[in-house]
Amino acid sequence: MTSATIEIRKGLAGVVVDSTAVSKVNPETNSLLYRGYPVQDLAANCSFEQVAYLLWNGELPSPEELAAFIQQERAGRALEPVVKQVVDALPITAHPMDVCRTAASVMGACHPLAGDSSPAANMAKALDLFAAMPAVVAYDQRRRREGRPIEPVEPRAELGYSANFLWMSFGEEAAPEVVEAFDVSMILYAEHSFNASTFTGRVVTSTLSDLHSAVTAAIGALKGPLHGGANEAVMHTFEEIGIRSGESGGEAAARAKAWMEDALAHKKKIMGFGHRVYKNGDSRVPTMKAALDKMIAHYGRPELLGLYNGLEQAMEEAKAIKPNLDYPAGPTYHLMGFDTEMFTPLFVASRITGWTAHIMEQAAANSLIRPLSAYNGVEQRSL
Ligand SMILES: CC(=O)SCCNC(=O)CCNC(=O)[C@H](O)C(C)(C)COP(=O)(O)OP(=O)(O)OC[C@H]1O[C@@H](n2cnc3c(N)ncnc32)[C@H](O)[C@@H]1OP(=O)(O)O
Ligand SMILES: O=C([O-])CC(=O)C(=O)O
Repeated sequence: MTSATIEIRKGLAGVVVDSTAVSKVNPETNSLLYRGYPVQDLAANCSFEQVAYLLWNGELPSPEELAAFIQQERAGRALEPVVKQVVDALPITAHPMDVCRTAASVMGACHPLAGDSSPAANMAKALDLFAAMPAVVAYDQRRRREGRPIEPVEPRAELGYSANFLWMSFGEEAAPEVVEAFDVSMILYAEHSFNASTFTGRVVTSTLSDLHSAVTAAIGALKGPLHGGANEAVMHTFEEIGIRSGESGGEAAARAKAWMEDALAHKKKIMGFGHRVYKNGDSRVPTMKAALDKMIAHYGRPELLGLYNGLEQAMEEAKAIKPNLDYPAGPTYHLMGFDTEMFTPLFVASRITGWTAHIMEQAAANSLIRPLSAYNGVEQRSL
């Protein structure tokens, strides 16, 4: 094969690299299935704990299985002293995604099953990460707000995953509708086939490295604004346009439209819009937008809906590019009270489930991932 005949698919666009039974993304029907179940049905009828169990085990849990699973999750929620020590050593100028990445790495180094990559050990490690990451994210936000190491808010075993996450983040119990919207976001963020971070996790796993190394690498891949970092970037756009509490939706929409027209005229890429696979809209957006609408009503903030609609309409008119999941998720987390830079760590807490399901799938039917490249440097020459 000469270099002239090699077809290069930049960004692996359109390349099928392996099969997976974890989820199916179908851009033609605008649908997303987790283990065969439509994600919007799971969001309407299941808890995030049930969905995590489904992603790992292939089936929804029976009541007995769920009870045992919940017990394990609740037992692993506290911020481990060694993790707190390392987080406290990191400057608050470090991005919270760097904190998440470091925490995942520390949890791997200190895990009692470090060195054991058997299926049972991997399942235990996945559950431990899933249970423990909320405490890291919640604590990191609180220490940043205080500007110094503090005592974490202890988890509460009588609360479900999402209610407890919000409790540890804010030190007060969230309203049931807020818990519900947060749980929906966790379910929608959980899994999305061979996206960049999941693929990163699979590449690391393919070398027979360990689960925590794969998750640590996946967190690094998620951080970028072309991927998970977009939910944070969406909020920066809103902030740049200006959030004016009390402004009418119509006025906010007009300002947002003008901002978008100007940004597109300057050839800017607008985070929260577009998708590598979905070209006609992200399957998860209607469900997340419904959750955002509920939060806008709950907090009485119509100006945010105005900004949301104005940007979406202007993008549709100019380029017909649709929003992705990060677009409604960003303002939803803002309304709940999270600081903007914590949004992508929230994505991490959810996606740990999908990443580890893929890591276990890769490990069970492994082949080293090692593609080829076409050389385009200088031809061989003499010294
Ligand atoms: C949970 C998630 O990770 S979802 C994705 C989150 N990421 C973002 O929101 C970042 C913003 N979006 C983007 O950068 C892109 O849409 C991606 C990276 C997600 C997908 O991109 P690709 O499939 O590689 O498409 P690509 O970037 O080549 O875009 C195709 C065309 O649409 C334009 N386009 C795509 N997305 C956007 C956008 N958000 N703003 C402006 N223009 C855009 C590109 O400029 C390009 O135009 P051109 O053909 O005139 O050069
Ligand atoms: O699938 C992708 O490329 C990105 C995405 O939406 C996700 O990871 O949720």
